Amino acid sequence: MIRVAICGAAGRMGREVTRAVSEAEDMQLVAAIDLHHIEEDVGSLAGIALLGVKVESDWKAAALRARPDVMVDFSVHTAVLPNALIALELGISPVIGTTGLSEEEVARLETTAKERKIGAFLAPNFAIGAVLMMQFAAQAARYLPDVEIIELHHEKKVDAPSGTAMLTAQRIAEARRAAGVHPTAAPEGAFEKAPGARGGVVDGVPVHSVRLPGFVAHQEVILGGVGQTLTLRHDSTDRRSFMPGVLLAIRKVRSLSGLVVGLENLL
Ligand SMILES: NC(=O)C1=CN([C@@H]2O[C@H](COP(=O)(O)OP(=O)(O)OC[C@H]3O[C@@H](n4cnc5c(N)ncnc54)[C@H](O)[C@@H]3O)[C@@H](O)[C@H]2O)C=CC1
Ligand SMILES: O=C(O)C1=N[C@H](C(=O)O)C[C@H](O)C1
Repeated sequence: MIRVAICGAAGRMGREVTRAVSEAEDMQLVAAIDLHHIEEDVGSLAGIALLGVKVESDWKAAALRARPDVMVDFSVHTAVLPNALIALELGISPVIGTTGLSEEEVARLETTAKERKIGAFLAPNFAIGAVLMMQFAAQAARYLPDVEIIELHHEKKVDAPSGTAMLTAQRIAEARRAAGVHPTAAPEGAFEKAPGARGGVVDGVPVHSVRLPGFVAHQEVILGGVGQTLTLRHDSTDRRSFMPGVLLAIRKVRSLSGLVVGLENLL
């Protein structure tokens, strides 16, 4: 049995992960951490039969008591580094889905996991369709280097651009560099009458973030060429789309050497 703790257990993703872990035959939920709903039972939050696991607010105290093998984090960008450092300090492998980390924070995780010789895993998107979309986008950008990304999420999402859009842009930029191709330069005199109208630029790729009720998690990558466009689109219409990837990461993280980023590396 893999002993699992969940940070952010009362959130939208945390409740879904609670359900998935509790239904997995090879996993046991041993701790649920969140700053909210601390009086409630995590089973009732996730809408499943009571698990007898109370939601706690102190991750380190919970970890020392429950001794999990793996800590899954779907909290907020400000909490994830401290949470993961506590995990690594105690020999617990972190599986991180939280987005919005800075490059410096990811580098700190990488160094600490390597120093402590503990497997750690981070993925901005655990849905297989999104992983394939990123790979197809990178493949296509070798031949169609003019690319823009539109990501659309629910109105409660705090970070923009999404972690998925950030990684997609990085993969596109790497593919362009490897192929020695460049996007078309903006025409002379181009200007933004409304600042931000052309999106935020990530590694040379314009990214447009839409936040509206009604969306869950969606992304379009549009590539343009002379007389043609190619549109790649992925839609997560239900947070269950992320669960097979999260369970796979929980099963594999302890066998990794240091920090691994991206679900494609576990498939
Ligand atoms: N990698 C992936 O496939 C996916 C990643 N995400 C990311 O997961 C994160 C969470 O998303 P949602 O569940 O929608 O957010 P949410 O706001 O519904 O849940 C976050 C939870 O974390 C809790 N929290 C805040 N600080 C905490 C701390 N220090 N320790 C423990 N818990 C703490 C909050 O009280 C809240 O209940 C976001 O960064 C989002 O971008 C979301 C969906 C898929
Ligand atoms: O906040 C979300 O909901 C999601 N966040 C991740 C991201 O930032 O890419 C993954 C998915 O898009 C859902």
